[in-house]
Amino acid sequence: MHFRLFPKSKMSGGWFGRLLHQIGRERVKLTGLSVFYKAGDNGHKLTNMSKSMEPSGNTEDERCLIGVFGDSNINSPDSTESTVVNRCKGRTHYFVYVLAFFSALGGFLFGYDTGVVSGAMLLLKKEMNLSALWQESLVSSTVGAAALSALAGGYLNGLYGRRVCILLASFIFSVGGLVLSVGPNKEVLLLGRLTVGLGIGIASMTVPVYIAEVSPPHLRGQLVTLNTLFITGGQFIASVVDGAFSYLHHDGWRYMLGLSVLPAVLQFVGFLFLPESPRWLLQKGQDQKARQVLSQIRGTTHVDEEYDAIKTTIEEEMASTGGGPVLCRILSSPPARRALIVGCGLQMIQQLSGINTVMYYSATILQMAGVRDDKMAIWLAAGTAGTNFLFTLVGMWLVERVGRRKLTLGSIVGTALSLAVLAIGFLLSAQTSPPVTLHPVGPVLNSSCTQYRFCEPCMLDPDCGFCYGENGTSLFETSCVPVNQANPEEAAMGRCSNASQQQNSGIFWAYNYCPTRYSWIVLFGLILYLAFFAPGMGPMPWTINSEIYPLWARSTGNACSAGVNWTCNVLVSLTFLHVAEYLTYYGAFFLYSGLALLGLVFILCCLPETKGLRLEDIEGLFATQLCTCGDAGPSHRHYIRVNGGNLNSENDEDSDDESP
Ligand SMILES: O[C@H]1[C@H](O)[C@@H](O)[C@H](O)[C@@H](O)[C@H]1O
Repeated sequence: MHFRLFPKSKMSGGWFGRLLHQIGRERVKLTGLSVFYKAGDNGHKLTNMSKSMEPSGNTEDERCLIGVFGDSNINSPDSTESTVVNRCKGRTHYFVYVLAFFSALGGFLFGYDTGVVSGAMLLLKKEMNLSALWQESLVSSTVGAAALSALAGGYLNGLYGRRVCILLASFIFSVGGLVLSVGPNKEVLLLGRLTVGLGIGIASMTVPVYIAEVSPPHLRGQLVTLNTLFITGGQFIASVVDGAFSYLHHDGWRYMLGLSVLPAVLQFVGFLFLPESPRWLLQKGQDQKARQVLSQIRGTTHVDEEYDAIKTTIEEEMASTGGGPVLCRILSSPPARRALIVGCGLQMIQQLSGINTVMYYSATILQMAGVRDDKMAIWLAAGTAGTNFLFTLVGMWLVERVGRRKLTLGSIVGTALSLAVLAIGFLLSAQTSPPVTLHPVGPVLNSSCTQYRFCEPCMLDPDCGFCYGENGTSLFETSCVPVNQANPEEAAMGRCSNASQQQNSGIFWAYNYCPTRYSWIVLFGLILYLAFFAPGMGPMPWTINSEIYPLWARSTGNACSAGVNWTCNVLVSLTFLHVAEYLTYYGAFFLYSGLALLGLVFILCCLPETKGLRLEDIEGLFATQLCTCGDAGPSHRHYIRVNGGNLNSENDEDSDDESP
């Protein structure tokens, strides 16, 4: 809840106001950042204010009220509850939704381009005869390029602004999509995938920042989460497109990869007409333009208070932060450093809790559950992506209701538990792993595969697969044989060496799974995982990162945390199969579950609540040490902004107590 304690005229006039103002300034000098006033839970500091002004419940209007109190003048005649709420509603001008939609197309492209490649690869590898190395390069080049360009995006954002970066990203997406759709050979395709990766990196760090900077406080969480909704939506549409074009054996992949040009061009054209972030404009001294844009976005010319608050913060920041590279300044400023630790930590936890292996592995999990038809598996994988999308929608609904902290905490607890369920499913499957009953001999079979006595170690060896006959629920004539390196869907020789014949003969080839009666536990774990991960751990790291840095550190902070996200993404996806080889699948999922539990401790200790606060006010949440274990619960704190400086009652108990 925000209140301006005194109108500006009083602040500059009375001795008490001058004193407060001075204390605020001193604090700014001391901490390098604004300091906050924290009112008691019962609001006793606010006794001279109308009780009706204190939001007590959880309705839409009250949440809105909290956001707008931040810049309302309680002594002004128009500060009654209804006026403020109306103002709040009036401020949610439709234009901000237009901005959020066009920006979030960047998220859609991020999701589409990372999601579409698996389906495209099924066709590509046959048509271009791709080796395993080429397949891996085409998939991971994009994620690697995204990691690098996310880091570079911080510099570009600071220098050229959010709008130019979004235009650049959509231009790069369009070029990349075109190259991919006409690529005559694998080298050109690699170039296309790298290009698309550059676009993804820039978009992934810029879009959340832009949306956060143009949104009013009461809608910011929802609108930034819209970006992750578009990411998961992009992944879902990509899997549907994969399914639809998988029937087109010749050139189907060109449509899959090339279709991304459409949203990219739409975003590029849209952003030619959309404005720059008013906060960035103010930072660059383009005051007139900033005011004009702010009015345009809010749909009113009454933007003085918001404009003043942003400007004051920027002036304070300029006075209190020194020169030198921004990253060095972040590292030497304790509050900004703490924000960076929280931001990067969240992104790391998101990836280390295994979302992309679960998504990537979903097709195999479904095969384990008895789905053997390839086409069916593709459509069911689309179902997994759809579930991820639907539960992100739940997150968007919850974010302004329960707040970021509770949502993230609930999500990580559920994520850790469902990873444990997945692990238990794999453990039971491993313990009841079917034995190998046939041990064929021959020159090609002179490999390590023939030594395995059970399916489990056979399946974990990347060179081998399990060939078996099935009669109802019982297995017969089971063998462990080498895989056809050019096509893992069949064995190098013997009964399972012809993929098309297998289906009708009752003989099955399991390359990366073992037939098991416990597949339902794994399937249940997968759905549970998505239901818990998608509303919180999926979107919150992006949303929270867009809010926690002061303006001077926002581009660099987001670039670093997005870089951490992409680097951990590459790390987890590249190591998953090796981890599974050494620890087995259940070991790998127990490991991810353990990492998620560590993440829970980190979040519990370090993540403050940012719901409803203005961006300019959030930096104060990091003014004190991290790991205070939610000290007094951030949700109970009320911050009061005093003439651009923010006072914290914890250290200032008697300075401005307004109670009689
Ligand atoms: O927030 C997103 C989302 O959860 C996606 O499904 C996932 O693939 C990304 O890696 C993640 O950053």
